[in-house]
Amino acid sequence: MYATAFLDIPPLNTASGSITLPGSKSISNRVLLLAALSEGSTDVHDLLDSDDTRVMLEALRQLGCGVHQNHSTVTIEGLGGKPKVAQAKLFMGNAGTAIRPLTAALAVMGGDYELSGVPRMHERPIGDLVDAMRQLGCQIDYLEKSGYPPLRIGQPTLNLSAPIQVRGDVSSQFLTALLMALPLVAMHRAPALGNDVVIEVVGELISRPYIEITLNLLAQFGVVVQRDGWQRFTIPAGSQIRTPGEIYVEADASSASYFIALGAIAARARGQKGIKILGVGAASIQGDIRFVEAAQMMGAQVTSGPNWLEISRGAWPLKAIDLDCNHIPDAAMTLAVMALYADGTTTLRNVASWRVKETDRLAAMACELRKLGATVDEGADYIRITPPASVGAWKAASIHTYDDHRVAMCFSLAAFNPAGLPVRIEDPKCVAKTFPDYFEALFSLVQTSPKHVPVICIDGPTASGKGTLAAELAMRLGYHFLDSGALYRIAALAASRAGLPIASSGEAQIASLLPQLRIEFAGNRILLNGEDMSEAIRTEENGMNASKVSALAPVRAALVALQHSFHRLPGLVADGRDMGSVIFPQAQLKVFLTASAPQRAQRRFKQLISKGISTTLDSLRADLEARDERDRTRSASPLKPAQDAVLLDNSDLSVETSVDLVLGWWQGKQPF
Ligand SMILES: Nc1ncnc2c1ncn2[C@@H]1O[C@H](COP(=O)(O)OP(=O)(O)OP(=O)(O)O)[C@@H](O)[C@H]1O
Ligand SMILES: Nc1ccn([C@@H]2O[C@H](COP(=O)(O)O)[C@@H](O)[C@H]2O)c(=O)n1
Repeated sequence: MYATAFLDIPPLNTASGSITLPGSKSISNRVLLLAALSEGSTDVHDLLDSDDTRVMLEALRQLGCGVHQNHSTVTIEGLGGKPKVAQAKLFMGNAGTAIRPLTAALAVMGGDYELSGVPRMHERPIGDLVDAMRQLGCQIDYLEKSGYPPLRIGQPTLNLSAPIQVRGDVSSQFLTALLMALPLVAMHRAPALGNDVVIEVVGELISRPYIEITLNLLAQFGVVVQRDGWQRFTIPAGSQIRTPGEIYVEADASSASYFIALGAIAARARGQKGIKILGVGAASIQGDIRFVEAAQMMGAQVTSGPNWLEISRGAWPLKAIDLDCNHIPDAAMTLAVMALYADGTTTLRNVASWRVKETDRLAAMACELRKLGATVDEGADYIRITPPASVGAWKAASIHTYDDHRVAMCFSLAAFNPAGLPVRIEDPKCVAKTFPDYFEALFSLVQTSPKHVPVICIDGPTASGKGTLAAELAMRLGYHFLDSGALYRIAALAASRAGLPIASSGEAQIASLLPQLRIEFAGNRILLNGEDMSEAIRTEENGMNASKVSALAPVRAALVALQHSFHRLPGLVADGRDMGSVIFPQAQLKVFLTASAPQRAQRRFKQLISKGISTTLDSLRADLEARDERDRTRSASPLKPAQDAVLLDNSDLSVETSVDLVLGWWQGKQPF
């Protein structure tokens, strides 16, 4: 996951490949609650691991439910309709799929519970559900504002004399919550005429496909609800939630929407097929699978099997559409970004529910689409998008994401803009709500011209702080990090272990040894043929040997391709001696980092002493000056600033100041 302040996505061109998506959030949280309410244990396979499922799991644990994790399978020991813990304070984050059904279930079972969430959760309405539960005799109080969490739940005096009425026009989750909780009432009622539990929907029911998911899963847990149209739902008396023993969670159809759109928008890489999505397909029980139809209306070519989809670009530009999106409220946000690539104005209707989601999504989408150059008309329950009038009308935008995972994910697709502009996604970690590795998945499928993948080079003499600065920049920007010195150090170590002369007489042998080595970077560790060499390469003796092998032209040539392989999306920070001058001459920012020799010797001294390596300041200074001299005077890629490098003497600067300075230079080159 990218836990950076922002993520800059370079302009993208093509896409191809296959992807297995994480589990559906809607199915995961419903299955968890049903498994918890039933008796016995349920193995839940392919459960989504995200913020929203974690809050549900934590709440279930607090209520005394057994939760055992084994890779992608979670085993839930059910409570059999009665929590083991009668009093608890449950934090539900911003997970609507957790707080609503759990409120209903706890209110029926009774106890002393408080449910709260993040500030945005306290702005998301729950009054219609509370009103419905109160008809049944449940005791639920608002702890702050009437109609909104946080809530306190007490002991109910259940009284089911009439059908329970619930509004269906604000959120279908209220009806889902009742459908999952009321079997706990039905189970205590003898099957007889008039004993069934009946729910009546007041007003038009929105987002019906989510109710279909609920009914489908209830049936898998032994509760067959009778449905009369979309207004009346009957849970037969005597119904009981029974574990199916094991259950598989489908991949998330809403998450699939970004990759369906990707296939529709991106040109195919040469000789490649489009995008293949595994784990969800035509047989999906999720309503958002109907996003496929909307994407096809816009021009996508889609083929499918029961649990897979394959998408490629069809009509181009995409075709503008006018669509009632009530049945695909979440995935419809992706259509709003696809509309940027359409041949006219797209209207998405009946999306008033966007206003009460993670953020006011209507306002958010309108604001961010306008930043990109689109003309947007936003109404109470619709959004109308006209793409930028020409290539030149596109604007590079920093997309504010409102702590809303779907805003972050769908706007990543704006990086395919014809103007070749990058897109900045603020707070990219908000995708953790449903798809923590979304951007990694995206980058595994897309391609762009190498000239669009940014590179920052930090070159300079020994111990000037290149590695420290480069690693911190890479972390802050979410870029890959290349410590090229480590490659020469590995080369030196491998050569001396093989008994080869560290001199020009050994250059051919060392160069031919290198392709046989398996060099891997694992976080900040470096492995040689599977053996961790991170410490062994850092000795001063090996540093000196590295300096010697690095003067050999065939050795340098043998390491070029490996260094180039680090140049990948979303970007690279490379540190060394010739990053800017030879390896990445096209780099957008080159810094030549220096510090006085006494300062550098002092820093290295402290570094080695802190690692328990004994040495003297004088010998260190002599060594580093000898190394610098060799690096500067060799004929192969000598140490020198690239012509267009910025010089930075950090003798009197702290690491933080140097990092801020370079980040400032980098920001100065961005169009945002
Ligand atoms: N601006 C700075 N101020 C003070 N200390 C620094 C600064 N930059 C780096 N250091 C410290 O100096 C030491 C050497 O830094 P670092 O290893 O990053 O240098 P380097 O240039 O990458 O070295 P090498 O050339 O051997 O790869 C580290 O202990 C680091 O914490
Ligand atoms: N691009 C580079 C990087 C390093 N070297 C040589 O390797 C030695 C070790 O590098 P460190 O950065 O880890 O100290 C260094 O002294 C250089 O001789 C290089 O030539 N080119």
